[in-house]
Amino acid sequence: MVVSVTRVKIVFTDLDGTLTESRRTYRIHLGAVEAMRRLQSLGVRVSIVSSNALPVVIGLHRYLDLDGPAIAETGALIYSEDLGIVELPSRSAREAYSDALSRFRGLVADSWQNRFRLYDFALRLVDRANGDQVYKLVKDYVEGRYDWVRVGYSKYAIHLTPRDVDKGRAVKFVLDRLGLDPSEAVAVGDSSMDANLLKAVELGVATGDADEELKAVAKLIVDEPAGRAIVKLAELIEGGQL
Ligand SMILES: O=C(O)COP(=O)(O)O
Ligand SMILES: [Mg+2]
Repeated sequence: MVVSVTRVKIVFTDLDGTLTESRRTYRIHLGAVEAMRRLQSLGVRVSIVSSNALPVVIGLHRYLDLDGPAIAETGALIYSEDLGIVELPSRSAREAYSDALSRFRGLVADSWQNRFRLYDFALRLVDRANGDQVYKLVKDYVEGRYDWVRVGYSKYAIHLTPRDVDKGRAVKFVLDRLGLDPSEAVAVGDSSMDANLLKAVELGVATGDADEELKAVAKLIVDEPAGRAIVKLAELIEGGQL
């Protein structure tokens, strides 16, 4: 599908399942790292937009030398040298996380990152094979009791997120602060939690092995899985083929 993207000025990329070698690993795809470096050498900024905790995302920005703002906790927190740490939510999902962790212990487990989170909290699956069923159980329980909390599933973890934030709202905040238009931005993701991320820009891209719900809102589906999709996307941008 040809999309009228003016010159691309920033790429917003999800992390787990998008920059990794596959959707079942945390291993970063080294080709994706090279691709981001090439994009930055062309003047295209790169931002990671992840449900991971802020220290994780800032750490990756530092050591991969990424020059866009770091967006963490499913859009709740933003960091750059110029912005400092921006906190977007009006309320934390902490209470709902503590309740769900104790109620579903055995089906879910705590994440070490939760010690370093403020608003969005993660529950790890004890058995990923029943991930969808456990996600539905947690979602029905939490959303039935905490109307300010939304439950999502990245296929890496179940996330309890304040309803007044998502990755798309954080991207719009960053575009506004950088003085960029959505038509100058590309966003890439792999899970249903990235739908608002893709909708926040003119060219929303899904990886080839992304969730069907995400492919349904993508303007472009790159026919490569996970990190290889970033490599392919960078080639399209470098070749002016978007
Ligand atoms: O932290 C997760 O569960 C997934 O992280 P992601 O948003 O980078 O895919
Ligand atoms: Mg992901």
